Amino acid sequence: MTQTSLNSTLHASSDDREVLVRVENVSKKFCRSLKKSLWYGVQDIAAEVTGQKTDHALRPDEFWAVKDVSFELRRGECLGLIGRNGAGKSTLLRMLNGLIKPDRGRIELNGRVGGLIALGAGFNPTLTGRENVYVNGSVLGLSKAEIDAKFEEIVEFSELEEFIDAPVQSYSSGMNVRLGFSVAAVLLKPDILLLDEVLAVGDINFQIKCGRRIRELAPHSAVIFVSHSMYNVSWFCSRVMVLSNGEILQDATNPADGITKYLSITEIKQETSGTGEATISNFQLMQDSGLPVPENARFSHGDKLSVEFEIHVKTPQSDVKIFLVILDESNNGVVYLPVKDGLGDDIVFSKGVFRLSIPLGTLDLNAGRYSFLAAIVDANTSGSTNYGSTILRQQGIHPFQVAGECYSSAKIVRPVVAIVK
Ligand SMILES: Nc1ncnc2c1ncn2[C@@H]1O[C@H](COP(=O)(O)OP(=O)(O)OP(=O)(O)O)[C@@H](O)[C@H]1O
Repeated sequence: MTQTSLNSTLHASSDDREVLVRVENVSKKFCRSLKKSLWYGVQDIAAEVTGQKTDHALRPDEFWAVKDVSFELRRGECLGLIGRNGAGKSTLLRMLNGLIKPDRGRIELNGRVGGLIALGAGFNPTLTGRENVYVNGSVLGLSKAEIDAKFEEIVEFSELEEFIDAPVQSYSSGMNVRLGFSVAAVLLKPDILLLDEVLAVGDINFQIKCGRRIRELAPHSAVIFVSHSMYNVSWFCSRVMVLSNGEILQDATNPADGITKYLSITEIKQETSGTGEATISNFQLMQDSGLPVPENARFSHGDKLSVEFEIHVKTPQSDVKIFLVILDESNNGVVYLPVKDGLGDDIVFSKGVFRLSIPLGTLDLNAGRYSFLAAIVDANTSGSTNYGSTILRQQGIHPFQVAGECYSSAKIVRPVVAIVK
């Protein structure tokens, strides 16, 4: 089943599915100063003990980490919670998991909750993996017989056979997540599954296994999945909520809309290094029409693009070559564009100012956020297998977006024609 068809299946009967998570006007504040936060904590406890009504207005150095968040999540929905660093995602998840209390609002959870949050599955570091599995299970109301029946499967899923009798404090963060995910997903079979950056840790095989298990659980549970990977979010989630400064910026039933919103609020930083003997300036990105478009403009998949910029070579003795790279949002190179003349030979620039116009054609870029990297290298030291010494390396130039439904980890989408025999 494709992601789109999975999503539409999940949406099809959205009205009659049971609400498993209800969050009403939930807010949580924190304090930037440790000293003041301790003092406020004492005041709050005193107010609670004496039955005084707490005034939730912000005191000096306090801020809302989560502010007035409301939503409902039904069985069968997988909500991707995305946002920039510090947006409040983990704080919201920690409140849902009962690790911290909201200052305002109400959270209602119907069913068994399994959570894997901030690498901590609530394990006791001095106990062994085996002991932690039993402690976790019994805290969640499972009998010894129920845990016994699932124990082998948990260990097998976590691939920790050799380490299951070692104390958890000797585990790496990846091993911790593996055991935590196995307990949450294999033992608990939760109605509500809370996952914070689980797939960011662990090797690729385990990530694939986790992903498969999340997709198996998703139709029967309500899953909240925090991630910075738009690929994973678009792959697992049937709905996407964008948080910004603790508030909901968008709650999108079409994940692609939520991801596009998130990308529009994330900044791509320019970074420049090199000797300064050559620079580039007046970089413009253009659509087929030849009209320059502003930074962060949104193109459709398949649009034809071109770029124009000036290269300024300052030092007389250095002949230089230039190449461009299109970077994705994680600054991985997606398309390598060495600058050649009409005959396919490198263009070598000597001292002077040159304006270049480069038609890029149709790049077939997948939905996502991109920017350019320009590199100017010494033509005399570069060969067929090395780039030569770097004179300028400028990345994060002219960010742009490509809109679409599919945020795959493959960055170039090129449909192919098959002959069916
Ligand atoms: N215990 C705490 N005390 C004080 N401030 C906190 C505490 N926990 C979180 N914060 C602050 O609350 C804000 C929200 O943090 P949170 O961890 O929820 O963000 P996030 O969206 O999960 O970020 P990231 O993507 O970096 O994990 C941040 O400014 C963070 O510094």
